[in-house]
Amino acid sequence: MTVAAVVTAAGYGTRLGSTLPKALVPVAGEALVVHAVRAMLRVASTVVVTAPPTHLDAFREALEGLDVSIVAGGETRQDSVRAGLAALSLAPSDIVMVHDAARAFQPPATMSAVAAAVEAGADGAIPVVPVVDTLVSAPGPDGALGEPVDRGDFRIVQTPQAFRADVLADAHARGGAGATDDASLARALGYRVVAVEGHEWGFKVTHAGDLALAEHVAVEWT
Ligand SMILES: Nc1ccn([C@@H]2O[C@H](COP(=O)(O)OP(=O)(O)OP(=O)(O)O)[C@@H](O)[C@H]2O)c(=O)n1
Ligand SMILES: C[C@](O)(CO)[C@H](O)COP(=O)(O)O
Repeated sequence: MTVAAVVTAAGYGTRLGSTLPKALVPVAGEALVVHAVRAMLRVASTVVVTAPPTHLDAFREALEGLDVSIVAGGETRQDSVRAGLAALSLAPSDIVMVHDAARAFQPPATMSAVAAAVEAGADGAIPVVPVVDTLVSAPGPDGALGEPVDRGDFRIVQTPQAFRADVLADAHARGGAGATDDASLARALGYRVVAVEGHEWGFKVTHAGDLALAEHVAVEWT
């Protein structure tokens, strides 16, 4: 089984509020993208990283010594995934994963699990975790509390998301704009995307407070 990966790292992380692009922000002494790529190289034989066009040299420096290609990402995550896919040479039946550098501490076991689900016959596979909080619908304009929603009906989506290469290429060729992840594109076209168990360490560094958790997890992570 050939497994390749695109690690998306071309976002600037506006919600994080750092002067550096988010993937270059150090956690436990190394950039987030380095943690993410090192884990991915345990599972994928070819890895392409999308970087902000303004910071290609900084990414080359950060990733020096790791066996990856670096390409300029696009305006949106979808554009970046397409740029990463264009840099890979894939057979239709190969497996390709798309992973956020911002989810730098997703354990390799989760990566292997999504790849294995595709190898077993799914068109795509993504890690999900249960919702741990009580949920309600958004309040109305008057601020009145929305209806309670059964949290058991929902899951939180993580990465890496794995696909047969022809499926992901088709999803990005024909999929609409606005999807926040690759699975939504594939599913909208009728492909069978399955859910596998994600991991709490697969959380996304989005806001500044997430960095404290990342520092903690980085110490535990092996
Ligand atoms: N044009 C983009 C936008 C995002 N990403 C990557 O997609 C992942 C998930 O995106 P998100 O966490 O939403 O990152 P940002 O877009 O950087 O964050 P923000 O929305 O706060 O600016 C990140 O690893 C990010 O680097 C990308 O490769 N190209
Ligand atoms: C693919 C993804 O990680 C799904 O959670 C995606 O990057 C999410 O981006 P978001 O818009 O910040 O949820």
